[in-house]
Amino acid sequence: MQRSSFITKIAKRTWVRSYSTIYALSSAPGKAGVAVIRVSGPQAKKALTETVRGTTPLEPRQAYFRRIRHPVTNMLLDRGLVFWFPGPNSFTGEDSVEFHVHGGNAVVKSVLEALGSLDQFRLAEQGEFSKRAFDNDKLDLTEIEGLADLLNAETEAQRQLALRQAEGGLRKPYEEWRNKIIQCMAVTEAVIDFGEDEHIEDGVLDQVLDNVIELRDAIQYHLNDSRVGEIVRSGVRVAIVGPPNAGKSTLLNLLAKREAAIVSDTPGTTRDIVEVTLNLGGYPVVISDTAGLRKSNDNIEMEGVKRAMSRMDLADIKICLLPLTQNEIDPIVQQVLDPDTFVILTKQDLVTTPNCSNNTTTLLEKSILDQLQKKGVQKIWTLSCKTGQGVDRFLNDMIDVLKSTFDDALASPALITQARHRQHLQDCLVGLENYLALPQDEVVLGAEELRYAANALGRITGRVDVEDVLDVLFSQFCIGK
Ligand SMILES: Nc1nc2c(ncn2[C@@H]2O[C@H](COP(=O)(O)OP(=O)(O)OP(=O)(O)O)[C@@H](O)[C@H]2O)c(=O)[nH]1
Ligand SMILES: [Mg+2]
Repeated sequence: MQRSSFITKIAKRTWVRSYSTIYALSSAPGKAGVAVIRVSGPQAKKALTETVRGTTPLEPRQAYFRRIRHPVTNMLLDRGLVFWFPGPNSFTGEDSVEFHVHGGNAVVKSVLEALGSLDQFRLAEQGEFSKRAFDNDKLDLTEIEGLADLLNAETEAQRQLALRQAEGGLRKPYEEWRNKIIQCMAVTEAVIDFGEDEHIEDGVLDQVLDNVIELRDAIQYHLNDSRVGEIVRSGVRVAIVGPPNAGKSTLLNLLAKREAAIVSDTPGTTRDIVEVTLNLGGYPVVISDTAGLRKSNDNIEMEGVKRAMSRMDLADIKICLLPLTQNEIDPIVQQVLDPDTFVILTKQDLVTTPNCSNNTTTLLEKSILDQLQKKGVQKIWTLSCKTGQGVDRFLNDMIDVLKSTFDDALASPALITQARHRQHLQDCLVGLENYLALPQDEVVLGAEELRYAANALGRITGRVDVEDVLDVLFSQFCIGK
């Protein structure tokens, strides 16, 4: 550890010890069956002894049903469960207490007020319990990020991903890699200090070289993950594109089950991006409806087309909607078709009439299919948003696509979930590659490159100074977590 950061850590620890005792409602605010109030800090035990008086000492981590009284007035506030978690075996690593009381607003308010009357007790700030857990080395930065993601998880895939990270899925490999780099650094430093000495075994630098190659390969493999973790964390981005009046906004509304976008039979209705988040088979999907693609003299409409194009470039999946009522695909729409495009042939109800020969359908469809084939498009569905025909089949196929794309990758214990991780891993690789590019006798420069690589990994887990990340991270938490 660098000296300055070591001193910062010592200062931080001293500050940690002189913390005041914090308390907060940890369950969601509002009426509920049960409310959980948490207390953490050096005086936490007082929260018990002053409010739950005259009882035998409470065993750690056991639930006790007790009367809870105001420490000053002795007024009965509620009856509920109390828990005592002596540090360091608590979430924050400090002495902690929990009250599980009736979840009425007045009950919660009275208990919080009672705690506030105790000397050196104060209401917790946003994310302060988690920050204390981090300061006391109970959790590293990736675990805290996992915890924040777990609180925000909306779908099954997000829950699984976040839980694995909160349980150390990323911390373990990153710490292991960092320790290996530090070991290599130690050997290199020893060669710098005692290079001429007979105590240094021959071939130690060869061993370092082998280790660095192994580490570089492992990190490269880890980075080569098609961004599965990041995509699942923030949602699979799907863009719906196509000619004006194709029914793009109608499809979006159908999937969202609400009138998210304006629908009209005037071509060029949608100008801006309309975004809707869905849960498809446990996967979070962010679907964007876009302006119809066509050439126009209207500047506002052309701006819409520009936005549609750039949204399409950012998308993980591009869906092009083509109405079966037109047998020519406009050249501007043709441009966006490629073998990865999902194509929906829509308005099927307008070209198929019951008890009628469907030759017309076949001819229209055939003409479009020929044009799609030329573009190498393979995934094609036919449906009607008006009758709903074909919509379920399309949705089930989409879920299958998501499962086959992400399920295997998601089973991996360690997946990068944030751009921050990727950036630091790439920095680490630069250090390792630079080390490998040096002549073996350049030990001083080599040690410097290894230090750079180790620090890059340390920044992911928070083992080196990351104050800038901390403020952003803890502000995502609610008060009481
Ligand atoms: N019959 C029939 N009409 C449809 C279908 N889907 C959409 N429509 C109608 O087609 C018209 C255009 O629909 P929109 O959803 O606004 O089309 P859009 O692609 O968003 O159009 P722009 O925003 O102008 O690019 C509306 O009158 C819809 O009711 C369908 O499957 N069958
Ligand atoms: Mg529209």
